[in-house]
Amino acid sequence: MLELIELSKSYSGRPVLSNLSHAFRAGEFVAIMGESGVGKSTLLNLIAGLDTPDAGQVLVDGTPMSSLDDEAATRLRRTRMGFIFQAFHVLPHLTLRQNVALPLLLNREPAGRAEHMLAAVGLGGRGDDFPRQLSGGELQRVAIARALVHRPALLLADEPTGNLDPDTAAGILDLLRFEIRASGAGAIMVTHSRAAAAMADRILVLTRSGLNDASSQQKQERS
Ligand SMILES: Nc1ncnc2c1ncn2[C@@H]1O[C@H](COP(=O)(O)OP(=O)(O)OP(=O)(O)O)[C@@H](O)[C@H]1O
Repeated sequence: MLELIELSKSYSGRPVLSNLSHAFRAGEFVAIMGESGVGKSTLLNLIAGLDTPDAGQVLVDGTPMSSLDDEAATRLRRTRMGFIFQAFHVLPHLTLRQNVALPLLLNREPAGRAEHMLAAVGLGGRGDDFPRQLSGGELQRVAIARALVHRPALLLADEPTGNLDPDTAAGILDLLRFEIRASGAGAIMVTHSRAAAAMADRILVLTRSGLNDASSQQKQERS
C-alpha cells in the first residue's frame, strides 16, 4: 500500500536521505529505528506528505503523492492516514470527545465512533473532560483513539511513548498494537525504544545506506 522509490532529501545542501527505496505491505506494523539525526522523522514527514522529497516518489496505493494537488493530498491524508506526532498534539480547548471526533468531522463522517474509541482506550465516560485534566499516558491514549477513529489504512507514529514511564509505555504499546490489529491498519512507528520496536511485526534500521531489516543488520555487524 506504501512504496518509497529512490527518495532523496537534503537540508541546506546536506543530504539526509539518499536514494531510499522500500515497500511496506498493507496491514503490517513496522518499527523504524536508527541513530539520532539519521533522518527518521524526516522520512515519516515525507511519507505523511508534510514535507516533499527533492527527488523520488512516495506511492500510496500506487498513486504518487507528488501527482496530487494540495486539496487531494489533504483528502488522502485525512481519509487514509492517522497520526501520532508531536506536531498533532491533543488540542487543549476541545473536550476529549471533540478531540477524538476531529478526523470524523473533517471527513464528514458521523461522530459516534469517537465515544467507542474513547471507551476502547479506557477513557469511556471521560468524553466531556479537557486535556488539562489528564496524565501524560492518558493523553497518549487520546492521541491513539484520535489517530484510529476514522479507520485509516496507515498509522504513522513518531515516538508514541517518548516521554512516558516504562510501565505506562508498555500499556500504551499493547493498546496501540491491539487497536491497529482490530482496525486492520498498517503502522509505521519511529522509535528509539527497543521495547517499543519489539511490539512490531518487523524492525527496520535507517542508516546512511537506507532502510535495512534489523535481523540482517545484526548479521552484518557480527560478520
Ligand atoms: N526542517 C529542517 N531544516 C533543516 N534541517 C533539518 C530539518 N529537519 C531535519 N533537519 C536535519 O535533518 C537531519 C535528520 O533529522 P531527523 O529529525 O529526521 O532525524 P531523526 O533520525 O528523526 O533524529 P532523532 O532520533 O534525534 O529524532 C538532522 O541533522 C536535522 O538537523
